[in-house]
Amino acid sequence: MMAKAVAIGRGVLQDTTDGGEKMVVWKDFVGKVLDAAEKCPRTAALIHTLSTGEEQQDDLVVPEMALFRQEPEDLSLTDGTNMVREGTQEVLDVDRILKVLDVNCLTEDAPAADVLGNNGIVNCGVGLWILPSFINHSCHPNARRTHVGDHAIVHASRDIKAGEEITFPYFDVLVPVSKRREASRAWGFECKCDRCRFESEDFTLKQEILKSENDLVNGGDMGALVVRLEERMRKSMAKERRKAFLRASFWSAYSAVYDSDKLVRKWGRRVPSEALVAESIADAVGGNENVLRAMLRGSKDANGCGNWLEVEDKVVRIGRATYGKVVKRHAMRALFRLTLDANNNINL
Ligand SMILES: C[S@@+](CC[C@H](N)C(=O)[O-])C[C@H]1O[C@@H](n2cnc3c(N)ncnc32)[C@H](O)[C@@H]1O
Repeated sequence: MMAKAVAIGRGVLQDTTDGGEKMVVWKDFVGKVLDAAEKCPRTAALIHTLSTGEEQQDDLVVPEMALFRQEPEDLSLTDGTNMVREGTQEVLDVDRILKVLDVNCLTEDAPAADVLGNNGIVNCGVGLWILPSFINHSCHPNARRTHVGDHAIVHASRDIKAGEEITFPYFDVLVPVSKRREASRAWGFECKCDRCRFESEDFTLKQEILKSENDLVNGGDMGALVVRLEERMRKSMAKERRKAFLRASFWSAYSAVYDSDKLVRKWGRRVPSEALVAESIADAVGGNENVLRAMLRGSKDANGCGNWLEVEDKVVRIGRATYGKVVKRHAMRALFRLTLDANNNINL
């Protein structure tokens, strides 16, 4: 189920600055969902399986998997089994549906929508996809989604071990632990992923993180912050994954250094290269546009030296982790171009 806000040229909706566009789309979308739930008991029952965000996770019942199968014989489930009848009665509670939508709706991400949408038309869709709605958050996520038309394609954003839970980042995870904690509280839960645990369990590391977070807020020389973190990791012989977690948390400090020729010159090799940090973060928290941009920028020098082929594999690997393997090479190139801002354009 999906609704689109379509902006063509100067737009069809009068004013986007006051959130008017969003409200119109949302109202239209909610109407569609309620209508679909009323007309189809199966849809109603499916919506009923979703969380309202108010339950304790342990109290949520595991839904009947037959409900998710598409085979025609399963459609008989909509004709009078207790499960569906019970479900139907409850989900037609509009208040409940509104809460479910609040917690489970997804919006298309802009770069993918730009490339994969229709020529020149900017699609900004909001939709409810039942199975992806079961995917929990982690600050060490392993999946992302790409939207193609009305389909939400969930794909791996890094290597996933057998038996590992599939997780999305619900919010920006390239920020320190305190900011992530705020964001997960706004969602109504406390994130206890392995990255959050690592960053809050060890006393001395916690102190170091606190100090670095203060430095980040107060500004100053971000090179000094990065060098201190790298030194600490070197001294404690931190494993690659843990290094990547910290680099991801202080990503804004690293990128402030890479953005400044002066800081790069000042701190030289004491700051690891942008491409190396991007690769390390992507292995741990998955590909995303920020990491991809860093990888592309970090590879710029190599490109100048004619070594582009050597780094292309890495760039494509992170590109696939960001946009999914289903994205064809030419679309990937277009996405790369969009990912880079005009000043950093390289010859792709
Ligand atoms: C889109 S739903 C995800 C599926 C949900 N866990 C379920 O069983 O239906 C979002 C809700 O799941 C819960 N949730 C998601 N990630 C979580 C996490 N890392 N820790 C605890 N609760 C989480 C929160 O209640 C959140 O509002």
